[in-house]
Amino acid sequence: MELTLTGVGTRLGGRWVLDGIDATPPAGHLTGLLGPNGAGKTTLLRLIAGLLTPECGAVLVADRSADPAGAVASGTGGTTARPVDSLTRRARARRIALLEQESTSAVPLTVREVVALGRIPYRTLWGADSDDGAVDRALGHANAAHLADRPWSQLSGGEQQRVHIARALAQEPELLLLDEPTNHLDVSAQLSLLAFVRDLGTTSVAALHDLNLAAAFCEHVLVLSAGRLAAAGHPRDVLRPELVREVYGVDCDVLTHPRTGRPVIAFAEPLPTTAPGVPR
Ligand SMILES: Nc1ncnc2c1ncn2[C@@H]1O[C@H](COP(=O)(O)OP(=O)(O)OP(=O)(O)O)[C@@H](O)[C@H]1O
Repeated sequence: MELTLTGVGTRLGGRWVLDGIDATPPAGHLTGLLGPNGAGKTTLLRLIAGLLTPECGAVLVADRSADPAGAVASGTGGTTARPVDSLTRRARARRIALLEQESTSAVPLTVREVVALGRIPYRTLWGADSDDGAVDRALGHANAAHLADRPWSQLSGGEQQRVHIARALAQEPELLLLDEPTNHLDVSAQLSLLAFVRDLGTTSVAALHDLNLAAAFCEHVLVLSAGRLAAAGHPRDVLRPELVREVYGVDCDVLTHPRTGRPVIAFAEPLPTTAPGVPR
């Protein structure tokens, strides 16, 4: 799925929290959405998912489907683009998966039942899943197959996170949106999750706090600062010491990974005048 953001802005609680966001995350690749606490990452993911409607600008999605009805703009190569919030709820549920930051489920379900929630948009009128292998595949990809029959409420934070990831994968979306997906995961699970998403071939956008994970796995990064886009591009071009200093108020050196050639950010000290997390 192709995704284009043009001049996207919105207010929450009467305050502009995003403004003038223009971005084109590359189709079929993983884009990292970066920025300090409160920069607007979650809000932008919710706008992209169509859960919020922008007050200005538009979030456009495009594919090569044969039905251009309602399309408002032409994309490249015969694609048609339309505002994401013009898709029906069912179409959005089939095509876009959003893994929210602190997803919780108070209901007494097993892990398999939680993951099967991701299949609801594919159920027939009689409640049958059109692909009864999808839940098991998703559990396997999220390294959660061994948890399938456990009660959801008894899992550790990292295990619950894997199950939420499995639920998003079970949707088999064309656009995968992940809000801090590595939260609670151990280092091995963080690396395997991002490598898996990178290799999916699905257009994916993941809000990440770990700049080194973004540098290692993302094809493209968008850096938000106080609701505006501070930089966009390949991590090698964007994650420079000046940018990290300007956006995060932290001194660092950027090295080159001896095996992958990717940037590695070696942090030094926070700059003395910076209050952590406060957009400047
Ligand atoms: N419902 C709301 N009403 C008013 N303001 C809100 C609401 N939700 C978020 N905000 C504000 O919008 C701004 C952006 O919040 P958002 O959650 O998008 O940031 P974020 O980059 O995801 O932060 P974090 O890294 O801490 O998760 C913040 O200043 C936040 O306080």
